[in-house]
Amino acid sequence: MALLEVKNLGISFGGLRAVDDFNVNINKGQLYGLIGPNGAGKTTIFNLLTGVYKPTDGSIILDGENIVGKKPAQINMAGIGRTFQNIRLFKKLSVLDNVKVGLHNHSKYSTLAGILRSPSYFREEKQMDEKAMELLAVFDLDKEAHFLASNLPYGKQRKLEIARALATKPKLLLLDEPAAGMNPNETAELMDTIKLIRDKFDITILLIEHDMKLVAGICEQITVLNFGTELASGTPEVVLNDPKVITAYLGE
Ligand SMILES: Nc1ncnc2c1ncn2[C@@H]1O[C@H](COP(=O)(O)OP(=O)(O)OP(=O)(O)O)[C@@H](O)[C@H]1O
Repeated sequence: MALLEVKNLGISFGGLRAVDDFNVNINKGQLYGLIGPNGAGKTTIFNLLTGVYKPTDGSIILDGENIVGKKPAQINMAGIGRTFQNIRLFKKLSVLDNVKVGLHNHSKYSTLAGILRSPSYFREEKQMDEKAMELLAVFDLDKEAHFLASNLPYGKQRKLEIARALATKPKLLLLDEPAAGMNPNETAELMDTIKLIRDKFDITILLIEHDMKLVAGICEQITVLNFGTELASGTPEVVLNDPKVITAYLGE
């Protein structure tokens, strides 16, 4: 069954049709890639899926629920987590606290319990510390838990952003150019991490990426976007060898 069903999605900015008649079905557990030249509309699709933009047309069904019109926080609660093209960590918070911000989305204690520092507050904070440390260990970041996020090297900041998104317990994780700015070793490590989290957390992943080695290496299905519309869809082997994709995107 499809976890995400997007039908006839479209958005216009003034006279610009940034996304037009976009359709995709992503099955539970799939690792799906969205690629295309600069300005093709990829990030706009992420912004539509996460409620940052409201579509002009179309529907977005997540696990049977239409999420069009919901606010970004409601969509996060419904099960979509994301990372950004440009890292957006809380740089003045510790590595641990960045993950705890994500966990707080599902915390149960009341504001009053927090103000009064009640036993339930301390109990849940302790559980959150433990959960955050477990998540950090998956990304090999547990030793840096008390560092300021801004003091981590670039590759680790990218991993921390993924850990924070995972802390919100998404069904669908959207990764916007996770390998941007990484060296080949960091990218290879990231590919293993992405596969690991899909399996370990039993989630579905949709990623935007320009690094074709990463896309071909880990995505099971891809859609190529060009000028806001779908150019091709299918397995990486088929799509990346499609002459119209090579002409439009790879320029070779
Ligand atoms: N808020 C906005 N207002 C006006 N135009 C926008 C807005 N957001 C995106 N666009 C335009 O929509 C088009 C698609 O942009 P988008 O950022 O989605 O492309 P992209 O495929 O993610 O590109 P890149 O690979 O460079 O990140 C571009 O022409 C962009 O200028």
